[in-house]
Amino acid sequence: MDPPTVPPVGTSLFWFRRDLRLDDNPGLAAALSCSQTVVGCSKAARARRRAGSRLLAAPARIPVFIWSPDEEGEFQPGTCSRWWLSRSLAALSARLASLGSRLLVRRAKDSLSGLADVLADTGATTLFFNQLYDPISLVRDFGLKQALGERGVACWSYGGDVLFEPWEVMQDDGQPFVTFEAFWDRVTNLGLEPKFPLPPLVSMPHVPTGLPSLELSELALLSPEEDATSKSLEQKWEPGAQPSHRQLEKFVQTRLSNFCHHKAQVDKDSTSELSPYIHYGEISVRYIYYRVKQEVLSGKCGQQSCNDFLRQMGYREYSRYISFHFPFTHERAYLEHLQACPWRYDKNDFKAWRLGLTGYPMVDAGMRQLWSEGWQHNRLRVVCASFLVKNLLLPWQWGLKHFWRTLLDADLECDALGWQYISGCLADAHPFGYLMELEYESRKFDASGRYIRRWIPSLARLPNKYIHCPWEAPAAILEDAGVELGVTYPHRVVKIEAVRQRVLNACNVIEQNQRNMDRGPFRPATAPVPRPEEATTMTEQSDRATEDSLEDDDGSDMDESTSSEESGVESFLGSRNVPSETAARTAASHYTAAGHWGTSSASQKRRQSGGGA
Ligand SMILES: Cc1cc2nc3c(=O)[nH]c(=O)nc-3n(C[C@H](O)[C@H](O)[C@H](O)COP(=O)(O)OP(=O)(O)OC[C@H]3O[C@@H](n4cnc5c(N)ncnc54)[C@H](O)[C@@H]3O)c2cc1C
Repeated sequence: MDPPTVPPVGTSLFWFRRDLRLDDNPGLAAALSCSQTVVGCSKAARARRRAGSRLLAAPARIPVFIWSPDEEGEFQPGTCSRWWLSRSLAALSARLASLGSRLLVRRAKDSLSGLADVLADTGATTLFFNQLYDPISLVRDFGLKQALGERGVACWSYGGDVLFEPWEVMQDDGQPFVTFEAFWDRVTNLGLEPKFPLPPLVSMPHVPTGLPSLELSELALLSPEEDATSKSLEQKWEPGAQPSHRQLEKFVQTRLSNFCHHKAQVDKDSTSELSPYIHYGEISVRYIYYRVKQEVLSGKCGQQSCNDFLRQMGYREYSRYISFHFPFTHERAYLEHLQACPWRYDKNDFKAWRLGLTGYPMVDAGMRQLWSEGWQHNRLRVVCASFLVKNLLLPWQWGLKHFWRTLLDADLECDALGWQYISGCLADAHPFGYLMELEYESRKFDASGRYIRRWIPSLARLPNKYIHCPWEAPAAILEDAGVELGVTYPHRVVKIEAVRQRVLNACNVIEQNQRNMDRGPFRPATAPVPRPEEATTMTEQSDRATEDSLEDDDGSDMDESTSSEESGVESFLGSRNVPSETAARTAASHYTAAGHWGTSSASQKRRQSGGGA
């Protein structure tokens, strides 16, 4: 992807978000590479520059981080995620200092007011940042670009979070793909490689010392109690860009070549464990892509393992894609008829699941690890999520929220994709009636019972034959193992016969709702917007986006938001304050419209030739 050519600018800010790295950071690189000559611009910008010149002797490049959790609405990061962020910011700040720069840190009600303060303090006239694709960020960034544009601040955003932008991989008819296979097939046959990573930075411009900034400790990312109880995370994890590269190397050297055989094993270190690093952007996905490919080219890793690993990365890519084109999937089923599911809303069962007290060892071990370490292997996420949705018939949104609050790598797009798949809500998911064989999964992926023994010590003395199903163990064996069901380990919250009946009933209700309707998706994708002929000013772009939003809002189904499913979730989890789907679609169409805000030359050519991706 060719970055847009930025006209010469005076003092500029680079806004760090989920891209806490200096290497292969396109937005940062653009901020550093554009010339510092001051050119003619609006009256407001000239006034801003004059104010800044009182503070700064020369135009500067200022890295800034704004902590404004309130604007994330109900998706404020949980304790483990904030623990990671606090350590990652410390690492970033130290790295910037070692290269001659300084991270300006602010706390604010929202990003706009935080940035406005820094802009006022520095007289900066330009803001650079990398794009995010979850609906909350889409709406915020769109509003922010408009508001700052009106104040004469130019905003430039770049694609630094994905291999290809979501609007670059489209079907021939211009609509987004709705199955992973078709999406990934197109990505791998685009005839284009992702852009090669940018070279590492060796120095950064000086940031004047007089500019006010909070100490990282003053941000209070964690309360003292949270900080104290998160100490154990330090034993396993080391956040930061440099550790992320070490982790990648460790994976490439020791696990990658066997990835195709071992990736689903939960009782050993089988996967990369890179997800928290990737979530906070400490390592670039393009760098990972090329590093893994290099192993194949050098003959150190087979093609199958490489393909399998990149496919996992492809799921992450797809999560951004789905979130961008269908910006409601963190809340509602993609296949609309699934919204008719007669959920049970049983808080006691939800509690048993959260605490790892369901009586199913694999599920309980997984949930205890999640609570303790903020981490689970993908297979365990699948097993635990499936148990909540199918066995307990509890709404998947409850599970999504719990994962969001507890995971170290909590990532709204990946979380939503995972839960939509498990719940049969996607076009290529198993149908809702599909039930996972829990005992079979447990024996297959934790054959020795090592994982269960680690997380449920009270079952440790059970022989392998019964560790996956203690309810089948004869009384004498339970006694020998010191297990007293209902006392040292719970009875099953629900038996499999009851589960089958529940799921069957639910399928009947869902099917009735589906009758006489074509198969989904029933919501339109992001409307394709013609690319403007040439780059436009900030205000012109805002105007166009507003018009687009009116066209986009067909007034049909966008606002019919209250299903039985949602009202149940709301009553349990409190009111929603996430942006509306319409607002997210407007913001998304703005990206597709704004050709020079990250649209690649390749996709431009494709669009000009009238073809799909
Ligand atoms: C219900 C559910 C919820 C999930 N929630 C999250 C979440 O909040 N954050 C998160 O990062 N992942 C989530 N995942 C995806 C996946 O479980 C994790 O990314 C993976 O377990 C991380 O381990 P790893 O880094 O060792 O993965 P590896 O297998 O080494 O894969 C490498 C990278 O590919 C990406 N990836 C792998 N599998 C998936 C997948 N199924 N979906 C999307 N991306 C994937 C991740 O960035 C991962 O770091 C969820 C999956 C499910 C089923």
